[in-house]
Amino acid sequence: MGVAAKIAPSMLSSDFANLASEAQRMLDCGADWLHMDIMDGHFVPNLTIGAPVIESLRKHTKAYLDCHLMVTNPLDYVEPLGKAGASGFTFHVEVSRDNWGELVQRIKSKGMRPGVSLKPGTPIEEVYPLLARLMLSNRNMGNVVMYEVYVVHNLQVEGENPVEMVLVMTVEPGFGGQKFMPETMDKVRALRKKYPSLDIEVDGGLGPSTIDMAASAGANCIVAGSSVFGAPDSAQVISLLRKSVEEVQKNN
Ligand SMILES: O=C(CO)[C@H](O)[C@H](O)COP(=O)(O)O
Ligand SMILES: [Fe+2]
Repeated sequence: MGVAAKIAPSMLSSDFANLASEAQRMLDCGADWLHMDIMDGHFVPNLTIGAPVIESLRKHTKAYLDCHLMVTNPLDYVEPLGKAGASGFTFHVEVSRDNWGELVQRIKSKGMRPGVSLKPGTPIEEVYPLLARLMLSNRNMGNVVMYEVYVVHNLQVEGENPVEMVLVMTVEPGFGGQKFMPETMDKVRALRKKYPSLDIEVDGGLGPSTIDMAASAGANCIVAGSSVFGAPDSAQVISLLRKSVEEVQKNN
């Protein structure tokens, strides 16, 4: 039994002028999450939406809003996105090497689910520290108390600052409609081997012709923009993506 499949249409490919009805259409087509691409025109050469749009959309839907922050200063977005009603807050490791601990704590304190993303050229090892849980134990040895800190990987224990999802970018972030990069699958495979129950999301160029590569590597959260919105039957594509993930899991 694997980790539940989540199909998340990327609203970047929707008609932004009709965002609420486009979101409802995707949910009616079987989407689990709505993927919201937030870009600042600095971390990536494109500018999209921010907290005001999330706030407007939240008034029309109770759906899980899976926010992907392609921004240079994710910390600045935590408070506004929390207030706006974002569900997941996935920041990029490339801009959070020095403050991910604080970032994760703030995301959680605003009731959002933290995730970390990495660009195609960033090694997977960079996210491992964000998946380790710190355990503190004390041992009383007569009149001396010894404190030991353990770094525990992939155990369901109380700990500090774990992220709950890793988003492996399968294109260079910035634009929809790009070509899937198969070489990124090595990272998904390595992650799945180490963390059997982690949510692993893939984003960029996913569709009927690439889903099997991602699913067999171990991805369970699938973002798809152009392949879903560009299809004559979006529900059929969403169902096909889900079946590919479930099929691989059944055979494992
Ligand atoms: O994060 C993204 C781009 O940076 C988008 O989520 C992604 O590109 C989805 O679009 P498509 O499925 O068309 O590639
Ligand atoms: Fe995205």
